Amino acid sequence: MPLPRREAAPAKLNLTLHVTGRRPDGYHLLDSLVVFLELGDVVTVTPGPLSLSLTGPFAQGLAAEPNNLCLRAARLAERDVRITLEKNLPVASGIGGGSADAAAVLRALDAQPDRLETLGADVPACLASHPVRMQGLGEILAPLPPLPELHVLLVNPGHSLPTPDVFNALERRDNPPMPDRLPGFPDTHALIGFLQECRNDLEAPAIRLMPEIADCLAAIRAAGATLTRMSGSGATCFGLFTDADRAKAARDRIASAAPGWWVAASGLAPAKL
Ligand SMILES: C[C@](O)(CO)[C@H](O)COP(=O)(O)OP(=O)(O)OC[C@H]1O[C@@H](n2ccc(N)nc2=O)[C@H](O)[C@@H]1O
Ligand SMILES: Nc1ncnc2c1ncn2[C@@H]1O[C@H](COP(=O)(O)OP(=O)(O)OP(=O)(O)O)[C@@H](O)[C@H]1O
Repeated sequence: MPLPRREAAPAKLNLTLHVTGRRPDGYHLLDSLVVFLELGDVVTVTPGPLSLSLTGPFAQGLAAEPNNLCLRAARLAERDVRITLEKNLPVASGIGGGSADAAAVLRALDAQPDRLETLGADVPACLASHPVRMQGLGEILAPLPPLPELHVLLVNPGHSLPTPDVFNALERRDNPPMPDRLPGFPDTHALIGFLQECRNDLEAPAIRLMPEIADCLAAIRAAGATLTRMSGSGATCFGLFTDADRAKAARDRIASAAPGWWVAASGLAPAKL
């Protein structure tokens, strides 16, 4: 497709995140159910030279970043393009913002360069941006069957949490994976029932590093979520609701009680971007 092109960069949500081992090079083996949200950043790509402009509520957090993942993605694809990034997602927050942005640039360029994963473990999943089971370091992807409707509340305590610190703080690195064969998810009740049997193994170490994460989880639980968990390496936490109005009411309640927190409500991204 010709440029200019505007591409959504949907937020990534780890509904589960089991850490099942560690390789000699220090990278961890994962088993994770990953979905994507309507909410996200937006990248616009126009013909070159290579440059990046930042807009949006979290642009400031990236102003000092010399090697933005959008630019790294364009360089990997060997394309000189002007990129505008509308940064709506908090930076280093466990919902894949940088990986989603890099993947959106590659989609806009119709590029699938080799060594994609060098941009970030989540980039292959973000390139697909549909629900997947993600294993290995993030490169083994199996599509999930169509999922029932989910309404997601996101709460971030307003501070970034670097991913390596959280992996380093893990006490156990050989936790059990999800079952080999996943059950069907005919409705939201069945999906949430399955998720309740699963975990995010990075949640406990992240809380040790940033105790405010436990306050976010408690607030989401008190607001009536059916399932409450942290995404990725944090610090963003999520609650699942069975209807959009309840998720929005919870968002409004938490936002007014904790003005320093970032709070949002979202549905899942459409099946085909
Ligand atoms: C935790 C997740 O968010 C789950 O979706 C991702 O695996 C992290 O993905 P990402 O932010 O794209 O991560 P990267 O930028 O590739 O890696 C950041 C750091 O996280 C640690 N890391 C990441 C992925 C992985 N499978 N094992 C790791 O140990 C490494 O210390 C690495 O240096
Ligand atoms: N476009 C970008 N958006 C966000 N972070 C970026 C970007 N480009 C580079 N970075 C750097 O990457 C780091 C990780 O940011 P990102 O928002 O992707 O983390 P995350 O949400 O924790 O991701 P994940 O869930 O994949 O671990 C940041 O500390 C930031 O310095």
